[in-house]
Amino acid sequence: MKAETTKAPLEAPPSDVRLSVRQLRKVYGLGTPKEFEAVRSLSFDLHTGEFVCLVGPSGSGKTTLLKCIAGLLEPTSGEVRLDGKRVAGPTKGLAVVFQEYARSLFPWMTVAANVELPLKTSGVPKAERRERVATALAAVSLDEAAAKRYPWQLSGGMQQRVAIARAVAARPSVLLMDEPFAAVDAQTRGELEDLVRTVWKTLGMTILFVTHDIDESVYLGGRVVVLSSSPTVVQEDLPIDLPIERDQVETRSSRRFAELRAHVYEEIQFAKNNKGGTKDRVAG
Ligand SMILES: Nc1ncnc2c1ncn2[C@@H]1O[C@H](COP(=O)(O)OP(=O)(O)OP(=O)(O)O)[C@@H](O)[C@H]1O
Repeated sequence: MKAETTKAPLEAPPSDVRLSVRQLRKVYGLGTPKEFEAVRSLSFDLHTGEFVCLVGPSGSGKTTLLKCIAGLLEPTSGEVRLDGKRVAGPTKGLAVVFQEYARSLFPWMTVAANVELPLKTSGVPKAERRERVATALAAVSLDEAAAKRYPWQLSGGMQQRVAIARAVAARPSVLLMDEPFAAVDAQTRGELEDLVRTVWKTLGMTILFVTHDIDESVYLGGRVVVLSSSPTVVQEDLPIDLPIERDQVETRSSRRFAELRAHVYEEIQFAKNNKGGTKDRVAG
């Protein structure tokens, strides 16, 4: 399918913007009887060092948007810029962690070899590869013994740590995560949420995290971008003013967390009940 050409030049993003999504539109089956406008017009920015969560009702186009950002799917119009450069296909500057960790790791390779592989294929010298693999594994709390094991010898939660280590070892400008913890049990999920916040802080990453879980979106990020139902627009961009140090019990039982959670919940309900609509209300 051929993408529509953007008629007017889009405004250049400010310099501390790492990722810029501008008027992104995605129509599946354009010009066919099955034409479906999944994403109408999405614009938002991710600044250097931000941790932003994206939530929306089921079918609101979260995966479509993430694939367009990652260069895995061509937008119908609009554009994505990474460090000022237009994304026109898969790029080293963007690493993606998907939900299906089991399918994303090679079972015949050790954990260390899985993490090292993308570095090898992109020509990183051996000594630097070793150092980057060790740093990435340490960042996700996997020790030397775990590094020598095979993915199938590990629990689901540990496999997802390997996938995260592989993504961060590539030192991407932005780490994209598509519902990465949806397939693990609740306790492991909490541990992985804290782990990803630690990785974000210690390695100074910029993260865009897609989730359908309202609590997770509020707990993890510094901002929550709420999507409308399809055809999708940004319904609300909500700053999360919780303390930087978060704790699964303390933070989640705080009054502010409950307020923010209730607010995002109402937004999602509004999105479900107003398909394709935008609104005038602002974040409280
Ligand atoms: N290849 C495709 N062809 C046609 N329509 C599609 C295609 N992929 C997705 N869609 C439609 O686009 C809309 C957005 O889908 P998408 O999977 O991006 O949403 P989502 O928010 O990630 O959903 P969920 O929360 O259920 O995972 C849905 O209505 C879906 O049916």
